[in-house]
Parts: sequence; structure tokens; C-alpha cells
Amino acid sequence: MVVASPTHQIHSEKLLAIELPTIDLSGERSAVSSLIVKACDEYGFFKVKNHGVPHDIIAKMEKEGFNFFAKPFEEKQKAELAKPFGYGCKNIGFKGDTGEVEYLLLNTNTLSVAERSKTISTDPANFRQHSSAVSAYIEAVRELACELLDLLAEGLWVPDRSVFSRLIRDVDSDSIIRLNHYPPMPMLCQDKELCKDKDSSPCNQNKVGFGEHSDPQILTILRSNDVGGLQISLNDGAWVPVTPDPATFCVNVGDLLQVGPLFSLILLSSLNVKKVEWDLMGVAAMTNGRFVSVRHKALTNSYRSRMSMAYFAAPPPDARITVPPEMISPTKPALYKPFTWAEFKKAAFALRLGDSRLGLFRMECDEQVA
Ligand SMILES: C=C1C[C@]23C[C@@]1(O)CC[C@H]2[C@@]12CC[C@H](O)[C@@](C)(C(=O)O1)[C@H]2[C@@H]3C(=O)O
Ligand SMILES: O=C(O)CCC(=O)C(=O)O
Ligand SMILES: [Fe+2]
Repeated sequence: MVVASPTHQIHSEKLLAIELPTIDLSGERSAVSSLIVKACDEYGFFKVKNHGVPHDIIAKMEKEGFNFFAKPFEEKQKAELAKPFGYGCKNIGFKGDTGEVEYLLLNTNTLSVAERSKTISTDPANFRQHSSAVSAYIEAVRELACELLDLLAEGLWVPDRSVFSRLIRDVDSDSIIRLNHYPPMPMLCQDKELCKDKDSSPCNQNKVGFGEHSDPQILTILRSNDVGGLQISLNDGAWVPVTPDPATFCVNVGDLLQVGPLFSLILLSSLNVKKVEWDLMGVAAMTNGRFVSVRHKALTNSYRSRMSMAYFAAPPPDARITVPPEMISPTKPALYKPFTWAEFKKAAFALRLGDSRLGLFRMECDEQVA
């Protein structure tokens, strides 16, 4: 078993891969929605096939990503402006976390993508092409995220099935996209004590590319090339590798979905103040910790580059996340205090990568109300 470790520690354990459930989205709708709820209940992580994201859109985006990471470092750094969005190398977040990864973080807002593409593409003649590849991918993956959230709502018998997806479709949605590139890390066997494969060269050890964490948003839609590295943490603390499959997307529950789906959103526009509240009647089956935002990490490969593309579906900053009243009872008090996504993000992003963010909003025992 691999235990939580600092980012640069090496890992040589031989782990058994479990097969995550793969849900065929072309199946019968009510069966698919039940399978999604089951997968969220049992794993918090699942794969989807026949997902509707066109192959050529994925291929173009992947090509853009690889082309970008293949550029000289000085050129990539030009995209580092406007932090937190842009290019980063080895440093993750603002609290000193590091990993063997270089990445691009993009806001999914259309204007911002177009702006950022100017720095990402050093070839102005191809600017429109670069920008449209990224936008097309974002649009297609957003649709997938919305479809999955609608199916989830249906599987939970939520009357308003677009209750979650509306937040993602909102013009103020804070969704982001991240491209991670893990260069190959050949490891020569220097530590005879540590390395169990003493005879192989390079030996069977992997560095941590992206350290252990949970994703803060609602849902993550992740895809990678055919190079493995992603591992998820099971309840018993064991780390389990996820087999890479470029034909599928890997979906995982984020921190917000662990708390609950009663989002009330106050949209402040320049003209008026609009209050939209979604009260999820009858959603007693969900939330208050039912779905768990699973901890995961990514290791480097000794020989090949891994590139992953993650879409983090998030609500607008003012969306209020609370445990629905119908989830609360004398035996099951509310586990979390209400908060807005902006409040959560501010507090969460001031923490280290591996810290438990939801802990900040957990009710103290004497605060838990029935
Ligand atoms: C150390 C950090 C990096 C992170 C923000 C944080 O303070 C804690 C969450 C991290 C994470 C994990 C999932 C995504 O990759 C990410 C973009 C996010 O929303 O939360 C990263 C943040 C980041 O790299 O800035
Ligand atoms: O590269 C991966 O497979 C995981 C990346 C990840 O967890 C993230 O970007 O939040
Ligand atoms: Fe993640």
C-alpha cells in the first residue's frame, strides 16, 4: 500500500489496477442515470464511453497541447502572464507545492480563451485556428459535463433535472480547463535499499507529477493520452492505478458535489439583482457527504510523456452551496456550513494541495443542527 507522501518521493510499489466502472452513455437513459448514481456512490470516479465529444475535436486539442509543451521553455513562459491562468512549471498553486509537471490553466470563458490563445500561440497566422480548437473542446466537454449532471439529477429523482447544469452553463460559471504535461522521468536505480527492482535499468520507480488532492469544483472531466499515471485513493487508503483509455473520459466527483446540490445563486448584473434559487425537493437521497470527492494523484512514467486535459465544472462565484433541509434529521445533522463558491475558493486556495478543504466548512459537533 502506498501512503500519502511528499511530492517528490518516489514510488516503486507494484499495485493492482482495479477497473473503474465504464458507463456507455448511448445506453437507455434511465439505466444510464442509475449507473452514474451508483458509480458516484461506490467510487466517486468512473469512465464514460460514447460520450458525444467528437474525436476530431479531441485530437485537435491534444495536438495543440503537445505542440505547446514541445516549445522552448522561454516561449512557454510567455504564456505565464496573468496568473493564476497561463503556463506553470513544477509549481502548483501558491503554497509551495511542487511536482514533475508543466501545465496550462485556462478560464473557460470564451473571451478569456481567445485572449490567452494569443500568448499560447506564437504563430499569429494560426491564432484563429488555435483559439477555435480550444473553444471547440471546451464547448464539447462542457456539454458532456452538463449531460452527466442532468443524468445524475435524474438518477436522484430531482424534479428539476437541469439544476446543476444551469450553473455550468451560466455566463459567470467559474469552470476552468487544465492541460498537464508530465515529461518522461527515467529513474536510474541508485538507492539499492529503496528499489525493489535492483536489476532493471531504468528501474520501476515513478516520481510524483501531481500530488495527492481532491478537486474543489462540482465535477471533473479528465482525459489523457495512453500513458498511465493517474491513481485514486480507496476508502482503505490503498492507491489504485487507473488504466489509461483515450477513448473514454474519466469523471470524478468534486468537493462541491460532496456537500450538496442546494445551490442558490445570486446573480448581480449591472442592471438588476436577480435571485435564483433552486430548491431540490425530494433529493433526500443525495449530499451531506453521500458522494465523496476522491483523492487522486498522478505519477510520471519512466519512458513516455503523459498529457492529461481536465475540465473542472464550477458554478458562478456567488452560487451558494448548502445542505438541503430535507437531508437533515436528528440522526443525520448537516455536516457542512453554507458557503458560496467564492468563499470556498478563497479559503481552499490558501491551503496546500493535499489539505482537506471541506474540513474548513464542516460543522463542529455542537453546531450540528437537526
Ligand atoms: C495548491 C493548490 C493548487 C490548486 C489550488 C490549491 O490551493 C488547492 C487546489 C488545487 C487545484 C486541484 C484541482 C485543479 O488542478 C486546480 C486548478 C483547482 O481548481 O484546485 C488546482 C489549483 C491550482 O493549481 O491552482
Ligand atoms: O494528470 C492527471 O491524470 C490528474 C490531474 C489532476 O488531478 C488535476 O489536474 O487536478
Ligand atoms: Fe485533480
